[in-house]
Amino acid sequence: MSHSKNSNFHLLMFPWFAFGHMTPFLHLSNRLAERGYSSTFLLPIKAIQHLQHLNLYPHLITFHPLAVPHVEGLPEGTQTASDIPIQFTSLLAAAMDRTRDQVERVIRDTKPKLIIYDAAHWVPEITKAFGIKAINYSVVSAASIAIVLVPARNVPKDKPITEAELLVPPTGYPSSTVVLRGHEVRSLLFISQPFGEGITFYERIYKAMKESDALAIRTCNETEGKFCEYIGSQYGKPVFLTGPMLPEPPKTPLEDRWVKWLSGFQPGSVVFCAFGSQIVLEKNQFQELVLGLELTGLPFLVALKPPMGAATVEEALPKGFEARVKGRGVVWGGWVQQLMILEHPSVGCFVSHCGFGSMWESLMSDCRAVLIPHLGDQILNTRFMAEELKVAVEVVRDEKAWFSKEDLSKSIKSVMDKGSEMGSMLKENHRKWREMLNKGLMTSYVDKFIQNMHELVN
Ligand SMILES: O=c1ccn([C@@H]2O[C@H](COP(=O)(O)OP(=O)(O)O[C@H]3OC[C@@H](O)[C@H](O)[C@H]3O)[C@@H](O)[C@H]2O)c(=O)[nH]1
Repeated sequence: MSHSKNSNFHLLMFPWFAFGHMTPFLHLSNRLAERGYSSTFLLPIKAIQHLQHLNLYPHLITFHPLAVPHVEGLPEGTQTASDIPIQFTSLLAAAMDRTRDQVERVIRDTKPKLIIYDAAHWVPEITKAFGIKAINYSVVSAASIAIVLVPARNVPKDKPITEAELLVPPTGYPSSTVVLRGHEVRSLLFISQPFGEGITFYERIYKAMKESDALAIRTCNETEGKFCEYIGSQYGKPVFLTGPMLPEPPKTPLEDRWVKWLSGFQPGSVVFCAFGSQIVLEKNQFQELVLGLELTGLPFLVALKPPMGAATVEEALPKGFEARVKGRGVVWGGWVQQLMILEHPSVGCFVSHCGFGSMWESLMSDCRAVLIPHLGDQILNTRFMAEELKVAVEVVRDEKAWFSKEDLSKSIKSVMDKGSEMGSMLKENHRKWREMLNKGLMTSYVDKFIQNMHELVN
């Protein structure tokens, strides 16, 4: 499709003020710009400088700065979720709500054909008045929406939801395995807590979805079709899928130090472990993790933040550990290029927390997957990978959420040992999924999404 053909179709993008939301919205803008669609992208002023380099079509994607108003109690200068500890997020939502006048002005000035938004539940009130369509775009897995954010969930209006209530999936929920068990539901209690002034998280997202003209989800039919169907039927809305909206692979090559280190090992023999951008382990669990890797006898590279109370990873390592694993194990306290490491021929196993990004990177890679999830959506992603797709193993945790070095080592060995039945089964399933979820399929999702947008506005 040529640029000129789509130049009348202007979009407005308005993601929640957190990088985990702004970034996939921007990937979507990029994919649409690739086909000639222009967009105005609403962002807190400070976020613009961080995202500029990800705007691949600056002549078509215009960043529009929003001044984030100060809300009492919110630390001075807060603009995005990464500026604040999690307990302040409700105040940031209140601040987002107070940008409504600015958003309305942009709509009046730019006259978009449609708006793609997520957490600002009041967007449809504006779009209805202007006769513009609004698509609510969820950037987390469909399963994590389907289990908590549907009308059948019946969140009590006048009191907080309980763990017992959360343990029961909503009526009609389409899976008996992609569920939270026991203490795991605690990470969902937040849904009935305030998220903005006078509104809970559940009420906000429910309204944002219910009042939209269509729902969009960052997933594929092949993997999460039944969850998407369920969400659509719960809300009585069309559901458009964008595919996982992964970033373009970076053009910078893997750092030399890792190229050198990794090339000292046999193909497929190294275990790589990383837990995303947020997780900080308790010190004793951090030690158990590295000891578990030591126990496997395999070469390993761990990239984790220093655990709680430690300034560096080195000071938190168990006694004698460094000397014992010298030459075959590295624990690194900084950022590494995960995608490139997963692609390195020496790397054969990925131990991850199964955050949304890591889940897809793991699925698309050739590495065996061992999963240790920490929070709600990571746990659901893990169950999905281990029990629905059957491409990964989940490390056992006890009732106190503790995993032992023995169990970790056992899980890694069960997928890495040559001749392991479990390993061969997962490998074969993984191969099938990797082949199916290819680049062509991802492109077809963008094409279909564009068709859906056109049908919606016509
Ligand atoms: O050292 C690192 C660590 C991570 N990464 C990259 O950082 C990204 C991490 O994203 P993930 O979605 O996996 O994990 P995060 O924990 O950062 O995400 C957060 O948002 C997505 C949710 O599913 C998670 O629950 C939440 O924690 C991946 O693309 C990964 O390749 C690195 O490149 N290097």
